[in-house]
Amino acid sequence: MNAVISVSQVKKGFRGCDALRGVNLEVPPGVVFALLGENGAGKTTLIRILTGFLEADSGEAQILGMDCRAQSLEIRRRIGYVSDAPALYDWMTPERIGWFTASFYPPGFQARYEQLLRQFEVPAGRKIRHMSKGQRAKVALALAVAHEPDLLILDEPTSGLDPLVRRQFLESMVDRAATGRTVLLSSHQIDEVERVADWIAIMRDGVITLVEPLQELKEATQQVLISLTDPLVEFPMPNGRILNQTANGRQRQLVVHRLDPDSLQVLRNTSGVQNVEIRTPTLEEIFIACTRGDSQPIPAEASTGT
Ligand SMILES: Nc1ncnc2c1ncn2[C@@H]1O[C@H](COP(=O)(O)OP(=O)(O)OP(=O)(O)O)[C@@H](O)[C@H]1O
Repeated sequence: MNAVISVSQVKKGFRGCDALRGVNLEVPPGVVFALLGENGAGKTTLIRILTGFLEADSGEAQILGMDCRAQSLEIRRRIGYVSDAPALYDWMTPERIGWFTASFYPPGFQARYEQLLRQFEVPAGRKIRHMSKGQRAKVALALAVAHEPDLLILDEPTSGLDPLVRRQFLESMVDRAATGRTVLLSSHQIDEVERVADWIAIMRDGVITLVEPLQELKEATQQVLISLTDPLVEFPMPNGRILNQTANGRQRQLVVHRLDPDSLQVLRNTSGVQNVEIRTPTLEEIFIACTRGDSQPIPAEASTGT
């Protein structure tokens, strides 16, 4: 199946800052794909390159088979995008904005937009400047999806929204993925991502350090709790990708992706190793291990979602 988003070795620097240091990413169709990362990891920069608002210094980025640099206008017609701070003309009413925006899209836009406003219970005749943050976010979402895009890109869509509005947003995303459309969602909200995402990519310091279907990621990642007889005991590291390791006296804690069971047995039989326990980490613990630990960027050929 063709990837909806395909990014290869994308780099972007600003003065004194390497925001993206070689991003590789493939997003398959029909999924809710979450891009997670701490502040400054590079999520917005990547999204701005995908949507044609920024040019990469090097590398290739494609959406729906089109080049993000050369075909950005066509891409913007085909996708929906809600930024972390949607810009709406605040002297207009949602009704007026819908009428104005409809002129850029094929027939049918306005009817679908008005139907979405009713569904979101937005007061369509009130000026944007008199609306709450949640109401504005709903207008931005209705504008972004009324042309029925194949790909919807949302940058921190629920920050600052109340739980009810957040739930409406999230449910509408899952509904979209269920109809074969794709949603790329950037977020810090691990709990809500865990409820809606099919795929997870974790970004750190301008690179993707982990990308996998959420369910597989949870099944393939384990916490190894090791008790030693003495803090100075040396032991063989189990095989697998060590995402993070911490030490506290005689205790060691590892977060390991694709842990090899044979090497765990070797660890258990090592003299000075008193006890080895295995736990399943939460997504939040995996995220923290990836963003605070010493996990390295994944190789390009492994960062594929197709
Ligand atoms: N226009 C710019 N000029 C200079 N530096 C920038 C610019 N835009 C982004 N950066 C820097 O690039 C890095 C990545 O920023 P980016 O906004 O992509 O991160 P993010 O993951 O979206 O963060 P957040 O979750 O806080 O929104 C940061 O160090 C940021 O300061």
